[in-house]
Amino acid sequence: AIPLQYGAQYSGKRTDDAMNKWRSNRFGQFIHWGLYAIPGGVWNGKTYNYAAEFLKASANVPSATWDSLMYQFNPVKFDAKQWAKMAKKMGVKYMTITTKHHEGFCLWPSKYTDFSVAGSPYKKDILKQLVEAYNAEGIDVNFYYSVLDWHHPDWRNDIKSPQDSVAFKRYLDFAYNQLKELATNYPTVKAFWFDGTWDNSVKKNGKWTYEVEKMLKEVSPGVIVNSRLRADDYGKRHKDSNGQLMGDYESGYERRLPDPVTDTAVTRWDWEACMTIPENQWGYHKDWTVSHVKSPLELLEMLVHTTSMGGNFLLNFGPTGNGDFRKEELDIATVIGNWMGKYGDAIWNCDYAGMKKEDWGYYTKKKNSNQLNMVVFNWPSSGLLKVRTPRGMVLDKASFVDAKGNALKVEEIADNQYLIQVPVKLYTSPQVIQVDFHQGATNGKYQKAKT
Ligand SMILES: COc1ccc([C@H]2[C@H](O)[C@H](O)[C@H](C)N2C)cc1
Repeated sequence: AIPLQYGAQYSGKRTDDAMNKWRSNRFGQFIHWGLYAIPGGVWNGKTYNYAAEFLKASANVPSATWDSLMYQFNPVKFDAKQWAKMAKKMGVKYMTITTKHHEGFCLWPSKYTDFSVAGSPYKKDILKQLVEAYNAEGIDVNFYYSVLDWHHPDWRNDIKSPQDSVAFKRYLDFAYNQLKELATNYPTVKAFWFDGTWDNSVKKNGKWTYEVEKMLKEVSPGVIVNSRLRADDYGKRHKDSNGQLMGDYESGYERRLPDPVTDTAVTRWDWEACMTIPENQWGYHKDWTVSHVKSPLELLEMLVHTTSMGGNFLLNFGPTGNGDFRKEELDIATVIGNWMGKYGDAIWNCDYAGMKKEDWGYYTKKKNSNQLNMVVFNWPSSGLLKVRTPRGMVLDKASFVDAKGNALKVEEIADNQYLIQVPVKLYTSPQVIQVDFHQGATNGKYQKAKT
């Protein structure tokens, strides 16, 4: 192994209470909210199709012009309690909010900059209201923080001169102080989601990323940090020069999921996928006709897919400049919430079942139980659900989770191969079948193949 000072600090999954809770949450709400929500992807009457939170760059808006959006920030419809109630109904157990995105505007009255809610007509601390409202609903709150900062004069994309070094050192001190301020002033925050760390300037400061993680865990014991923060001694990110994951979970899955057949390695570490409802919009965009908008069931399948591979699914919402949500997002929250209200037990505190992927859908397994969930998206016209079990796993009985009394026929047709008989019907949402199993030798009921 290559000796590293700023590489991975440990290997394997954390098993402390804080991480176990993070893992059991499974389903989270991402919220991207900032000045970019005011123009919503439109500048001087022109619609820019690229991600709305990048409009400053897409429309080449001068910094002074963009930053003056602060004087328009006054979300009169913002109601943290209402947001939290919607999230509760949707079935999320955590929410991750952009404290500061690349534009540099802070949703809290930071004492290290004037470019925050304190300088806007709105004035109040948005983070404080959100943390209190979501925590009151029993939902954990995590903070997204962009190291990349287009507003701060000392930000540098790279270090090409001694002057760059001096300036960027000032910037890193500023960011360190803001992060300490966030961890200190909002002590119930459970995790930090770092972004904007791909530039050479950050990659050349692996030590700073190590010190930020250390500081956060001193200020807020048990706090969780994603892999996007860290760069090692050689500027390697996410995994260090020895291939070891840095931070507490892998957060490289942005708008994509690991393949259930070829990428099962991810089940060995903690990870989270973040997902947009349109093709690529994190901040509010006025015109969602410019790309495919995922349906509730498409997103629900991604949530189940993620849980089935031992990951967390962070679904993004982009509130408007006024502080309310668009209809598509409200509808998605309702439909997914209805399903979670009935079948959330197949998601929360569930994990990878260690079984081969089948065509009909996904397995999840309740932690510390002999309870296997089959979440069926593709209902078989044969009425038969194929199940291949690992050696030593024997299926005992199966039933629809909402009809425990009616046992389904479970037929063992070969070594570790079963067929579960189900009615042939067209369902309009995924069905959950619960299977009880035990560890032991196959009971050999099937007819031995004639050799
Ligand atoms: C250059 O490609 C990028 C850069 C940053 C992003 C940001 C998005 O604005 C959003 O915050 C997402 C989580 N993040 C990776 C997305 C694509």
